[in-house]
Amino acid sequence: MECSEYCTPLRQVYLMKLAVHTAANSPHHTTSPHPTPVMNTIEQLKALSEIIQTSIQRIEEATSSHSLSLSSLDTPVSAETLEAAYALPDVVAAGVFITAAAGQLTSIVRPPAMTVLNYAMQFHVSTAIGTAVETYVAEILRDAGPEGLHAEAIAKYSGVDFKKLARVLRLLATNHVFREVSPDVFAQNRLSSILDSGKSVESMIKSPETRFTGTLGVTATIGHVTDEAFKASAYLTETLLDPVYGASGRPDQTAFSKAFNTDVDMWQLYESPGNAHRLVRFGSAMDGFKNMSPPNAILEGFDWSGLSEGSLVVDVGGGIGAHSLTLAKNHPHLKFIVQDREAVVKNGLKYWNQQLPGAIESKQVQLQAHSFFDPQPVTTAAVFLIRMILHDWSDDYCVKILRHLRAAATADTRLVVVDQIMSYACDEDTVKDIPGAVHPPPPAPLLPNLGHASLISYYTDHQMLGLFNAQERTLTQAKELLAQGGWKIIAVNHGAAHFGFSTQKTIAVPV
Ligand SMILES: C[S@@+](CC[C@H](N)C(=O)[O-])C[C@H]1O[C@@H](n2cnc3c(N)ncnc32)[C@H](O)[C@@H]1O
Repeated sequence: MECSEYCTPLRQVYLMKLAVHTAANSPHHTTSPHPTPVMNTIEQLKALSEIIQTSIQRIEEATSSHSLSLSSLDTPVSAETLEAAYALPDVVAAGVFITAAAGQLTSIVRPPAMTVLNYAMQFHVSTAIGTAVETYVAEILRDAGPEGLHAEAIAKYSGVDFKKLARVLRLLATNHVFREVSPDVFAQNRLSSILDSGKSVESMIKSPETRFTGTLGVTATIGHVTDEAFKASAYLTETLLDPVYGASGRPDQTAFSKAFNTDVDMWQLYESPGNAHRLVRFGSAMDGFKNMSPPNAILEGFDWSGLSEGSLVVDVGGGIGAHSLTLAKNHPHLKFIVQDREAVVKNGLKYWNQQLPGAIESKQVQLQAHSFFDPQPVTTAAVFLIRMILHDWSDDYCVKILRHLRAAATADTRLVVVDQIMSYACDEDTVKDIPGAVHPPPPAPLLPNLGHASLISYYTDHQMLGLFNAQERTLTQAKELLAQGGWKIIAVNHGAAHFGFSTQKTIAVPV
């Protein structure tokens, strides 16, 4: 096994022990970096603490070599500043290891009942964040400065009982979201400031249906997650136990169906009376998912500049076209068709006119109402881009989508799938024959999937289960699925270490 940058003395001892253990105990045992019995618990604690220390050192070196410093947890950040120090690749990579190691340390030292109960009660934090967004707390505190405001003043706009709101905010402050400056007085901090949509409270109250329009979409994402997804999740256990719904892959037999007492899927519900705000919010939420990922992630992992002048990229189920927008701005030699449901396309038109005026008139970009369950009308695509689409559907539906694209593909068409590639929480034999598929294991004793640092992927997987009977897939699952749809994976790009969503790309060719 190779000694990486994390090959500290402790790790060298660990590797030696591992080699002895491996040779002595099992002829079938591979040189897995994660045979937990090798380290005793104190050794594990020391190894985890050493990972943290080494990572902090890496952060210190990276920030000082760029003459940057990390903003304090107590200080609100403006989303525009993007916190340059935190975006340095070394700082991100070290932060991922620290998050994974800290989570694992906690799981070792805290009594099991307390850890499990803490996990079981985490839904209260979801509710509290949703409540803070719905009561405009971050916007109200924007101008209050470090002294903050009393809960009574914060509650004035929403009319919520201020003593109750103070308890909601205290739970958040205990999770480092907001700061309780003095009893019942709260101020913005680094985490809470991302809940500030940038709009005035008055404008949001006056025009609730456009409250997310023109924002970074972070609060829209939180709104979607703490409304549709959270309510669906509350019904997941009984849905899994239901003999019909539990065995179903249909999008209209889900935990969401039970939670919303509906027999249509989420997309159709969005278009039904009383749900216009959810439809608009979802469009902004997709923008939010993008803005919470590494900037311009869509540009990496595929040679967009290698496509010839005028090549056509079809963004299938592209929503309002948030990712095509990034591509169009950076690769003006390309043309785009963004396809989605009719109601979404209408919202997309406003978005493009605002974000890249002239793109629609010049026909660099077309928005097209099209269901991906119907035959694909565009037969000249250089690229079919499907981002966060397959994860919304169970296998049979995905195969239909993929076959329609395959039927419309030329021999040179590339399929670019952008979805999370799920890892098991144990070692796995990855799909080694695909270029880019294998990534180096993290330092022991971290979980192979980086545990707490990767939780958002597993939350998203559960979200897909609850909302659609769908899933995030491992590379093996994606390979089999694409093969059924008439596509062969030729490359995988995991992207740089990150905390965000869906920067992994799978490139496929028609077979
Ligand atoms: C998770 S979003 C992804 C949007 C976009 N690709 C992105 O990454 O931001 C899924 C999209 O699929 C669209 N969609 C759902 N059913 C569809 C259908 N039958 N045909 C086309 N688009 C559909 C939704 O409206 C939504 O915009």
